[in-house]
Amino acid sequence: MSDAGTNGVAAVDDAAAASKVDQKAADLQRATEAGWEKPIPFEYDAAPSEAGAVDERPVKWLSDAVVYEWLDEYGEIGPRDEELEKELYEDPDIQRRGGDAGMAAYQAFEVLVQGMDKIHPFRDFDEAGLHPAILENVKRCKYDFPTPIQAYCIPAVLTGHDVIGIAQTGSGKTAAFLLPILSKLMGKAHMLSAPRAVEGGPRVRAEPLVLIVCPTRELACQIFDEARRLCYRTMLRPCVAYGGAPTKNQREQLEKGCDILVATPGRLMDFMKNTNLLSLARLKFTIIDEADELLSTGWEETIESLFGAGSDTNVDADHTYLMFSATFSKETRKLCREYMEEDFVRIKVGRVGSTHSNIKQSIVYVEDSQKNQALFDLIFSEGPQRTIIFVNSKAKCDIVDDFLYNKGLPSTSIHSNRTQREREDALRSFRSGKCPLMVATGVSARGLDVANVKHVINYDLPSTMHGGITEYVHRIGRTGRIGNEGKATSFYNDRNEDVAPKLVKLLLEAKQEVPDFLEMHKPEDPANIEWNDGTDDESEAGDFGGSFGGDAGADAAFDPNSGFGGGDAGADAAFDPNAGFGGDDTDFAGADDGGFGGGNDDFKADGQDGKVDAW
Ligand SMILES: Nc1ncnc2c1ncn2[C@@H]1O[C@H](COP(=O)(O)OP(=O)(O)OP(=O)(O)O)[C@@H](O)[C@H]1O
Repeated sequence: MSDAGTNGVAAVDDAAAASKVDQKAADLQRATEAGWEKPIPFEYDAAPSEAGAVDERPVKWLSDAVVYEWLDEYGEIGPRDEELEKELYEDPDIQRRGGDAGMAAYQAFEVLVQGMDKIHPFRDFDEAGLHPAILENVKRCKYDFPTPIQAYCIPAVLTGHDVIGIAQTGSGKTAAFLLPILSKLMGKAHMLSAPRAVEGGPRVRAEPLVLIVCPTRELACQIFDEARRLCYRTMLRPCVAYGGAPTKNQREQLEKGCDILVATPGRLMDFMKNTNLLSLARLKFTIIDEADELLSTGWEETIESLFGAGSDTNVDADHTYLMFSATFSKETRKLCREYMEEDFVRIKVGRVGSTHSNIKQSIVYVEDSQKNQALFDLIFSEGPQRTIIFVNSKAKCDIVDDFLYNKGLPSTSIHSNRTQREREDALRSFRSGKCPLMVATGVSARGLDVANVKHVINYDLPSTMHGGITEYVHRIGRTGRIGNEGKATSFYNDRNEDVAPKLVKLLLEAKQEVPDFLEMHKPEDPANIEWNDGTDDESEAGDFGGSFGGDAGADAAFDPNSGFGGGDAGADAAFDPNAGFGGDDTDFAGADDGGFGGGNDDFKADGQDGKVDAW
């Protein structure tokens, strides 16, 4: 090429670069005028660039968060620590419940309680029979009244039952299991509590009484935070163990003593190998949060090695197992049963996998090639607000984050290829509002509890391969939590047809608008939606729900006017020891399969179903 030619190309390049800079400045100005904070560049230079290199920058890992330091001379309740109180209960970024109207949305759901013993729900935390120290902490958290899952789960655990708890996203499942456990332990704290290291003394082996296992690191830290709040001024000491962060810090915390251990499976298994560091021989409670994820394919082996032969886990009858999730597949329920005592209680708020009306769901038709523009327009039409944008791949996560950043928007992103430090940094900036836009893969779909998330955008709808409708429920559940209102917008195109029928049913069930382009997926009788997806169908042999006789019988016995626990009279009447619980013979199966048997004389007909009728 001649010089003239080369110069010509260079001139075009310069012009293109200049126009890009102009465009960027214009975008930034537009975003600033719309009220968005300036984007914060990620400090790539400060982070080590080589794989495996140690990041020397000072960092406060979430596992290092301060817990109440107990001294032996305290009686049953330690003195106040005002500094810690501020951190635990007054942080402006703590999630607060929505108004009474928002909270009432959960009330629209029937609560189905199945089990041999009757559970008496409570209406007011003052009547829940909680230990005074724990009740004080409930008040400090500003939990004015229980959510339905709490109203039933707390008494079930206090009366010594194993529990499977299924309730909508953001309905307070964490406190539903922590509160009764901590309360029970408080009565015996002095007798039971784990060995504790004294200042300057030798380190101890962690021998927790409570183990909470959950699938993601961020969720583990969040549960740890809730435990820090609820254990305040007590001798119960929570710790957290999760992958990605240095083991040293977490080990040091465990060596100070640990009563409540929150952990992700991988790091837990690593620590369990070091028997001088951790023993599960004294465990009294095991909780599997997001149980359907943890008990699903891919995790069974890990869970098996935690509780099966080879581990030192206490498997005596005094060990209580609790499993929680917002969604539960039939296969998962079968696995759950392996760990549960026969008199376990199953508490189900609404249909398994249902969503509540506090989340306004919309589906918009957008071709893949138009998604960036559609996202940009949507974000601008809404104005500045905390928003999570879900995509289906890590690469897409980076691309969409870059796109928003280059458009002058304060975005961050999180996915599993990021270092743990980057993940914690991203979440911190999102929580604090520095970066109110967060692009995420499914890694953040479950459990994440960030205050004021007003909008969830499914840039990609989760295809069946990416968890399908179950993942959709968890994703949109990042907004509209604990009685707050939120919006969920999903980009849909023909590639998403695999999830369309269930998506439409979900929209109809939650009384949301079904767009024209999804009309053809409407069920024949929209007023009577049949799910047939294994999440709620209790009728098959071998499934413990089936052994109870199925929802049909139990729901039929439910009397919405009888209030708390109402309907058990009906349930009792419907019970036939030879036919199973609930009175629907055709639904009953399992007398001979080792489940709760209809023909089993030991099976007491004292199950119940009821409804929380007031907040
Ligand atoms: N009774 C209550 N009143 C007010 N706020 C509450 C109450 N119980 C729990 N919360 C708060 O509600 C938020 C959601 O609770 P949590 O994370 O336990 O929900 P979840 O049901 O586990 O949701 P997910 O299924 O998405 O994991 C938390 O910030 C928690 O502190």
